[in-house]
Amino acid sequence: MDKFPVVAQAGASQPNNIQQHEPSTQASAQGVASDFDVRMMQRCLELARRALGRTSPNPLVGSVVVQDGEIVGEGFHPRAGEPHAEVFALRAAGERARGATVYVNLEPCNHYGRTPPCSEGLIAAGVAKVVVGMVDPNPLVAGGGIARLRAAGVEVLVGVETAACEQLNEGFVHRILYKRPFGILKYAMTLDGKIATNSGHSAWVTNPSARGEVHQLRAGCDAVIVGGNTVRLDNPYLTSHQEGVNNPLRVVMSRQLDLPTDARLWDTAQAPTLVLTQVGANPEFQKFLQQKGVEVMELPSLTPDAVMSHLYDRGFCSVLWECGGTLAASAIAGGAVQKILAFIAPKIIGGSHAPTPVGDLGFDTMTQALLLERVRWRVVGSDCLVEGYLTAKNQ
Ligand SMILES: Nc1nc(O)c(N)c(N[C@@H]2O[C@H](COP(=O)(O)O)[C@@H](O)[C@H]2O)n1
Ligand SMILES: [Zn+2]
Repeated sequence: MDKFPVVAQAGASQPNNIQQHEPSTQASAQGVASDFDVRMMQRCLELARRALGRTSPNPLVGSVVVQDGEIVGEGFHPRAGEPHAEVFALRAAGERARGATVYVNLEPCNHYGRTPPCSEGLIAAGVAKVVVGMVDPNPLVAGGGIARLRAAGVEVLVGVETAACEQLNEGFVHRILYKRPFGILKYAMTLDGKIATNSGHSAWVTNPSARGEVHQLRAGCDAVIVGGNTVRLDNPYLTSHQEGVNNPLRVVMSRQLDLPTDARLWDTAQAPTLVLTQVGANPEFQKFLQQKGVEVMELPSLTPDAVMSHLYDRGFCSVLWECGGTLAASAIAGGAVQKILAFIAPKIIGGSHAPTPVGDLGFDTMTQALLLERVRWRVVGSDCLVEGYLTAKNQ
C-alpha cells in the first residue's frame, strides 16, 4: 500500500494543507516488526472495521492480545462512550494478558475522557509489550500513552502497518487536526467526462460493482451531502443498501427549498435526513419536511464550510460529497474536499451541455489546475476508479 502521510500539523488553518507527519522522537519506532507483527496489526485493522461508520467522533480501533504466539483476546471499539478496543481485548484475555503482547492500530490513550486511560489498564494487566500501528494525533494523547507505558517498563514498538492504520482513520485524524470532518468528493463520469446526458439523465453511468463500492463507501461515512438539483434530477436514496451496516446522515443543501414533495430522501424509515437551508426559506415546505421526520436547519450562511463546521459540531469525522458539479466546485474552493474518488465508465455520451463533475473554479490557465497526490487507480467491474488527495499547492 502507498505511504499515506495523512497526518498534518496541528493548528494549520487550511483543511487541504496536508503535510508529512513525523512521529515524535518519544514515540519513534524501536525494534523491527516481524511478519507476525504485521499479520497481527492487519487483524487489528480487520477488527476495527467491524465498527465502520459508527465510532465518530472516535477512531476505528482494533486490538489483539497474544500469548506464546497465540491470540488469547481480541476486541474493537464499538462506539464513542463505550470502552476502547484494548479494554475489550484485555477482558477477553483475562489472566492470560499477564506477560502478553498487545497489538493495537492506534496508540493507547493516556487521559480520562469518556473512559479511563488504556495505558493504565495495560500496565495493571501486566502486559510485557505493546505494538502500536500509529501515534494518536489527539493532543490529549500524542505520544503520552507510549511514554507512560515505557516509563512503567512495558516494551513498546511503534509503526507497524502505519500507512494502512493512517488511512483507516484519515477522517478521525483530519477532524482532530483541522476541526472539520474529512471531505471526500465522489463522482461517476463517462470517458468523455460527463456525469449525465444533455437532458440530465444519469442512471446509470457506472456498472453495478462500482455502485456496490459506493454503497460500501457510504457505510464508512458519517454524512453524505447533495444539493437540491441532485434531489430533483436523480431522486437518490443515498443509503448503504445493506442490512446491518451504517447508513450516513443524508444531508441536502438547498437555499430556496424548491424541492419535490415525493423525494426518496423524505422517507426517513431507513436513514435520517437533514435539510440545511438559509434563514427564512420556504416555511411551508420546512413544515412539510418536519412532518415527514426530516430535520431542517437554517444556517446564517449556507456555504460548504459552514455545513462542514456544523457537521464537525455533530461529532462527524468523514463526509461524502455526492453532489453535482456546481456544488462540487464550491466545496473544493471552500476547502471542504480533501480526497477525490472518480469512477470512470468506458462510455461516451457527448453533449455540449452535458454536465461535468466539477463546475467553474474560475481557472484560465492549466497552471491553475488542482493537483492530486498519492494517486491510485484500479479496475472496478468494467469501470476504472481513480483516487487521490488534493495537495497543499491547491490552497
Ligand atoms: N487507542 C485507542 N483505542 C480506542 O479504542 C479508542 N477509542 C481510542 N481513542 C482515543 O481516545 C479518545 C476518546 O477517548 P474517550 O472515548 O472519550 O475516553 C479519542 O479521541 C482518541 O484519541 N484510542
Ligand atoms: Zn483508550
